[in-house]
Amino acid sequence: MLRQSLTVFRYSGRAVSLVWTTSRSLTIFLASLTIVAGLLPAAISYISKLIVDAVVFASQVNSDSNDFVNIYPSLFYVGLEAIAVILLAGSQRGIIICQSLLRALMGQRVNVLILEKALTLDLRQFEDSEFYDKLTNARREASVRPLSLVNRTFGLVQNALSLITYGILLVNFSVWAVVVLVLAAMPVFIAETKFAGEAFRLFSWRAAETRQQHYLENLIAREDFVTEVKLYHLGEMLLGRYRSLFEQLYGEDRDLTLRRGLWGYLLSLVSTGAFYLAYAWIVLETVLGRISLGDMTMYLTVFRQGQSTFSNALTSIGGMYEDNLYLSNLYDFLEEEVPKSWGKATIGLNPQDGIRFENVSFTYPGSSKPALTNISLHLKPREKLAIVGENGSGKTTLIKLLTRLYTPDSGRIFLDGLDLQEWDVDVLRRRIGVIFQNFVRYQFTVGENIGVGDVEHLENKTRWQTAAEKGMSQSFIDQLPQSFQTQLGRWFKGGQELSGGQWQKIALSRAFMRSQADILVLDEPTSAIDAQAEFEIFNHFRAITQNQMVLLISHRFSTVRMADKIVVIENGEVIEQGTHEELLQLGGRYAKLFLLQAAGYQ
Ligand SMILES: Nc1ncnc2c1ncn2[C@@H]1O[C@H](COP(=O)(O)OP(=O)(O)OP(=O)(O)O)[C@@H](O)[C@H]1O
Repeated sequence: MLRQSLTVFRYSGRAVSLVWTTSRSLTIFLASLTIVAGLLPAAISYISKLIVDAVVFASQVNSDSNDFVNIYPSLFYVGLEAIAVILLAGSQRGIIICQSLLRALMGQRVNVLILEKALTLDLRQFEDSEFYDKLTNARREASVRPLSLVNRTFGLVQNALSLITYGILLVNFSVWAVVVLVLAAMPVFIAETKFAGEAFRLFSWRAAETRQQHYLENLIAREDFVTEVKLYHLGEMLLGRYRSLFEQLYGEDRDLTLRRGLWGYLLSLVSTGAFYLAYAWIVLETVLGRISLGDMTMYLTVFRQGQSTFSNALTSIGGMYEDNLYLSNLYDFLEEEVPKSWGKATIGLNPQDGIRFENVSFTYPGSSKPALTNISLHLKPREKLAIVGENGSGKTTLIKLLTRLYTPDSGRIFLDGLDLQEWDVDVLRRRIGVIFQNFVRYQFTVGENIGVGDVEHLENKTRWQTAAEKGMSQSFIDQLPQSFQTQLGRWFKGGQELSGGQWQKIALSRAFMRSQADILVLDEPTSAIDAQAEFEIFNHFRAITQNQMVLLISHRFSTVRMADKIVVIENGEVIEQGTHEELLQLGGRYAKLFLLQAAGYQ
């Protein structure tokens, strides 16, 4: 149990090195002040003993000889104590200042570490709820915990120095007094660490519930959800769930808090009892004249302050244990294995080969049913491919594999005759302009919303313009109050909200922003766009994508039919492949769906 309790120091070293690399000067300053603040209390107690002894001595001499010469030593010691007290207060204040400065620096440092790590993670990891809990926990607590651990480590050093110096003073009285006091403190120490461990386990277990709570808060308080929440009268139900989650969590919290408080109090009685026994012993020794009055005053202060220093140390240790556990969570996250992409190739073997899927199969992690089975298809440079299929047939998954967001379980995908895995992933992604169904509506300006399509040209106004023209967003952008400089979304001051179709045109322009990309992937790019605009986009489509391979997913056959090649996917398998005419002649699934949609327009 003691060994388990000693794990309390496991992460102290890492936390201190984190604070050291954050600011060396502040760390050195903090360490020096800690030593001063640790040593001074005992010195002050010792000086107070000297004062009392000097006073007693002086009063004895005075009463013997009616002479006042011996007043000076007492006054000198009083002055000395005043100086020590001033220094102590100064060092304590200095420690507080250092801690405040470090709090800001460390918070930022750890948050940046977490965010940098998040940038290296795979989509697969974000979709894993257990992993997501880890990330949430790390973000929620860990930015304050490292500093807290550092503060407590330094606090403990300070307390330990005080206790050791108190101990040295006390050893003169009796070694046994020191031994008894140390032993009496052990039960509280062990109980503290045990309950801190329990608190942490509670915290980790309930990461899922806490996330649910955050989600419910978002649903109720975020502008994107407010319309449905109001119109469907979801407010009461959501709030009800929020409350019941809290009650469940509160029940566990209350239980632990009560047990921790009660045991903490009962066990601290043991050490208080020991303290007061020793106290009585000292009083007795003084009365018997074995120690001086000054000694007694010193021991008295040593005892009083020793006890409070000791209880501070215990609180530090309990807290450190918690901090350690939280930090283990942070380091778990930071050390989460990120699959290294080993591909280095920047050019393919045969640029005329384009994109080729060979018997590609893929099942999402945690899913029992394959999303894609034995997919084979070939798209040559400048060709346009449309992918058609029911909801959930695997179209988007195919795109995710092509963009290397996921890796096939079997089979291979080639670009320019080279396996995708061998490509340098950055080079590969630079070649692809993509718009997903759930594209992001950045709360940035219009220009930036388009510019993010090619971050190297984020602020390039000429490019914005060209991309906007291709994506059919130019005309409504011109009508916005500040054109490309208009802030979009409602989150920030002066933000302008767009309609669904207008947002989609922005997203489409974003894909065209990547003018160097020779692969354009459009997942339902026109689902919200009006018929006129769609007609115009696709009239120009060939011209504006002349040098690009296009993979287009759409449920609109007016769009699909313009492709050079159409692939029909059902339940993750390619069931038909050919041109529009070929597939119509085939009279299979495509023909059926096409005629069904056409009939709807007649
Ligand atoms: N991240 C995911 N994790 C697990 N399963 C997924 C995930 N995304 C999709 N799926 C499953 O994989 C299958 C294929 O989904 P996919 O998104 O590729 O369909 P889709 O053809 O693009 O559908 P839609 O026309 O509705 O966009 C579906 O059965 C879906 O439930």
